[in-house]
Amino acid sequence: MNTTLTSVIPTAAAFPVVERVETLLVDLPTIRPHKLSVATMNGQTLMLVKVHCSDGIVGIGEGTTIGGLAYGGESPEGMKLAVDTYFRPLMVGQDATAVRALMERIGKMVKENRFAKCAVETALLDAHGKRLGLPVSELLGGRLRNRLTVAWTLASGDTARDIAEAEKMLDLRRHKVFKLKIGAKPLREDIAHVAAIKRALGERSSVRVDVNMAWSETDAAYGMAALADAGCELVEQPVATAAALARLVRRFPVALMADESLHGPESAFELAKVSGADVFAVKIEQSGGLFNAQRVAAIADAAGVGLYGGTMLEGAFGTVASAQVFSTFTKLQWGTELFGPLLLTEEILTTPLDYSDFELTVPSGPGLGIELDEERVAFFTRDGLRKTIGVVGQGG
Ligand SMILES: O=C(O)C[C@H]1C=CC(=O)O1
Ligand SMILES: [Mn+2]
Repeated sequence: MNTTLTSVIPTAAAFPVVERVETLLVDLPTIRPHKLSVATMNGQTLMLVKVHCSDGIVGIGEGTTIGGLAYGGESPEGMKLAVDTYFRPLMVGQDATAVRALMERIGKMVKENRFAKCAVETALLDAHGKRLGLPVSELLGGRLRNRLTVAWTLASGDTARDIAEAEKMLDLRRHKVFKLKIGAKPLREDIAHVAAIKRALGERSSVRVDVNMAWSETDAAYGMAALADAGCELVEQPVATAAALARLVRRFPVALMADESLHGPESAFELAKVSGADVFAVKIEQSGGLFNAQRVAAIADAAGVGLYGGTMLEGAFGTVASAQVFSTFTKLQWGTELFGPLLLTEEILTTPLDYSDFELTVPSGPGLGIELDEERVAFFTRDGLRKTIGVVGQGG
């Protein structure tokens, strides 16, 4: 037994300590296939982390990715393994109120694993906010807004279906900004798809595209000019490298946004140095946590780069953690795309999030300000109740 560790867990400790770290994989179906150039998703897997503290408080965080390992180096299963095997021993017995210090401790021993770090940091901040009776945004310096505009992604793979979906979202007053996933089909077909959707929606909507790095630089030069003509107002990560982004930016009358090129503050700084984008899509997982997402935003601001609140198609916990951070950004010129929970068929909160009038309300209760519906989650937990009663799993 590790005496150093046990010696800091006396019952009368001056501060609450982390007692237990629990992880679970929750497999949820999507409302329709979600088609990106890198993968088609029929479901999403949430890796939930619960941090149990000695004062009885439990904080919850979430890690997700897109299409298993198709989008990046971390999968939900890999995150669970990393937290169970490598994070947990570094956390148990440590002061649960010193979130930054504990994340520094983890950072010394865990080099990469930005998504897993984000999940754990979220759980620690949720717990600490609950302890202090403050929303996570207040632990991050305080919010500047309570509501965030939310874009919707049209990614059914079918133009008519996408238009019908957009019309429905407009009628419901849920979204009026649409991001179209392109890059899987031939270039001209993709341009025709975007132009048809913009024609149908007209000035009622803002139409943007995400190519998820699928184009060559030559494709992108043609594509960005054609997209600008079609009335598209933003092109997200058409090519893979920062150098290629820098060669494309401001050559066409359409804004260029970086997503996959951003892996936290250092990459944000490098990209800002070469003026590689007009806008940064800030994601808490890609950034390596909530504090790092704020650093990315600060770099963008200082460099005159616009800000957009991105998503890794997180469920409610990752989405609200993102919302808490984005609410603190000085500027958020391009809004957010925090629609992840709406892409899933199942509600996992006791009280659903408020999506109304094209915006999401940032919860204002202590911590993340949301509560997990434990019964629902037990049903969808991998190898849990659903498997016991023989329902087929969906996976990411
Ligand atoms: O931005 C991405 O690449 C990932 C994600 C965000 C919205 C969506 O539909 O996919
Ligand atoms: Mn993207």
